[in-house]
Formats: sequence, structure tokens, C-alpha cells
Amino acid sequence: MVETIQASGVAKSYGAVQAVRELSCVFREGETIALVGHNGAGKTTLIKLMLGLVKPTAGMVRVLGEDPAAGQFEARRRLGYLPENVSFNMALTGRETLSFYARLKRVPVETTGALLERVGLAAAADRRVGTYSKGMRQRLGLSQALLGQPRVLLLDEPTTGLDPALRRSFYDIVADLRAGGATVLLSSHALTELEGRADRVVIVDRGVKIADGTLDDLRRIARLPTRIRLTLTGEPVSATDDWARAGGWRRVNGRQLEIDAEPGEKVGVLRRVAEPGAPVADFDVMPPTLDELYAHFLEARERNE
Ligand SMILES: Nc1ncnc2c1ncn2[C@@H]1O[C@H](COP(=O)(O)OP(=O)(O)OP(=O)(O)O)[C@@H](O)[C@H]1O
Repeated sequence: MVETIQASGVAKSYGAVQAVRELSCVFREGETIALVGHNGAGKTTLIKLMLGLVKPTAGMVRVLGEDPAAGQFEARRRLGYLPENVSFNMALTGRETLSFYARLKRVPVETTGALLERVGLAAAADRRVGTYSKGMRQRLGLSQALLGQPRVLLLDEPTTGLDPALRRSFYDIVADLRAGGATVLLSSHALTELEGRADRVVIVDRGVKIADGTLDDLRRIARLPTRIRLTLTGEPVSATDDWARAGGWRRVNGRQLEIDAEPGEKVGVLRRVAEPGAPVADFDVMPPTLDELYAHFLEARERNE
């Protein structure tokens, strides 16, 4: 797969604050990457380095083969950016706003109608942005980022302010972009919704990349236990007590038991669950969530400091 973004030992300091430290990564066509980290971890700074809005203090960044901080950054036209806080001229309509950005980006203004349709703003296109809800403004921001069929999309907290239905339609758009070969970098705090939607997760903490991989990679590295939850057959609690105790299960309620199985124990636990005579009506296997992995990697870094 073609590499679209390369960062090598990139650093950015604001005075004494080291916002990004010696960070290296390579992103490719068709990849959707979640960039996660606490407030102030350096996510926005990293995005700004990729946009050429700030210059690295050390190291290098290449986007679509070019240096974004160089004066002539032609690749900018193939780059879409949704800032964390979108602000528009409230007196313009949605259509006028998008046409303005289209001219700035030298994209045919005729393409804006289809984009407004795509983000669900066609009916409100001729209303002033001042009358838009937060979610509508966010969608207008997204349509602006989608101008000119970008090869790389940098989206800073894109789903903030969107209700669950709009979030879903946002991720449908992201899936289309990925299918079309775009690289999509999403910075977000909404870890739960990123599961199954991002191909890869990059965790940053105080400017340092502390984890980078698919969710499965991170699970393998973290070796966190998998939670297995059983629903018991309708027998009296006392009848299942011995079985539960022998297997190390804890009781969640009268009908359910739970265990945190280490990676090496999982298969053995499930074998016992499936044994003839086991008082089990149903079971759920819950691998560590991105939330749990995130906490794990941050704690591991704290411990090693
Ligand atoms: N223009 C600036 N001048 C001085 N310090 C800055 C500037 N921009 C960012 N910083 C500092 O750099 C660090 C990283 O900030 P950044 O905005 O990149 O974090 P973030 O991960 O995007 O945070 P959030 O999740 O809150 O948006 C913070 O300590 C921040 O205060």
C-alpha cells in the first residue's frame, strides 16, 4: 500500500512545552487511524505538523511526498482538514460557505451541491449558518474537509456534537473514503465508538507515541484478561455454588457468573463451560475494550517512568 504520511523523529516545542517528542509513524492509503490521548497529549499539534500549520522543531514530516512546512505545499489541495472547533461566518448560508472554501481550494463550485447532500445538509443549504445547530455546523465542517476528494483526511474530534444517528452516518462516510483509498486520521476521545471503525490505533501521551497497532495487536501486547460472563440454567443458586467456586467464578447476580480469564486460560475456561452437565444456559466473551487498553498503556508508561 502506498504511504501517504511519514513522520520521522518529529518534535515540536512551544517554549518549554514539548508538545510532540521524537514521534515516528507511517500511514498508508486506505487506512483509518484513531489518534487517541488525554487532553494536551499532542494530537492537535501532530495534525498541525501534517498540515504545515506549525514547523517541526526537529525531525521530518512528509504528506503525499511533500514537506507540509515548505512554502509550496501543492499536496495541500489533496488534504482535507476538520479542525477541533469549526467556526464559520454566521451571516453566510451553508451553500455560500462551502462555495467560499471550494474557491479557496480551487475545487469546482458545482461539486458543492453533492457534498451538502452527502452530509445531509441539502435541505438547509440556503439557510444562514447562524441558524444551524452544533451538529449541522459540524457537518458543514466535514463537507468542507471533503472538498476535492482528498487523499488524506485529518479530522480533529469529528464527532463532537453529533447525536448517535449522525455519528453513524459520519462513520458511513469514513467507510466510503477508506474504500476509495483515502487515509483518514481521526483524533478522538470517544474510544468506544472507534472500536471496529478504525483499522489502527495510535496512543500518544505527553507528546510520545506509546502504542501503535490494530486493536488485536494492542490486545496481544497488553495481554489483558478477557471477561467471560455466564448465564446459568434456572437451577437454585445453591446447586451451582460448588461448580462456580471450583472454577473461580464470581457471582454477578442470581443468574450470572463472571471470570477474567488470562490469555492462556481462555480455551480451558470455555472447555469447562461447554462440558456436559455444566449449569450454563448462555455465555458472552468480552475481549478488552479500547478504553481498557488505553488505560493499560497509560498506566504501563507511568510505571516505567
Ligand atoms: N500555540 C501554543 N502555544 C503554547 N503551547 C501550546 C500551543 N499549542 C499547544 N500547546 C501545548 O502543547 C501541548 C499539546 O497540545 P495539543 O493541543 O496538541 O494537545 P491535544 O492532544 O490536541 O489536546 P486536546 O485533546 O485537549 O485537544 C499542550 O500542553 C498545550 O498546552
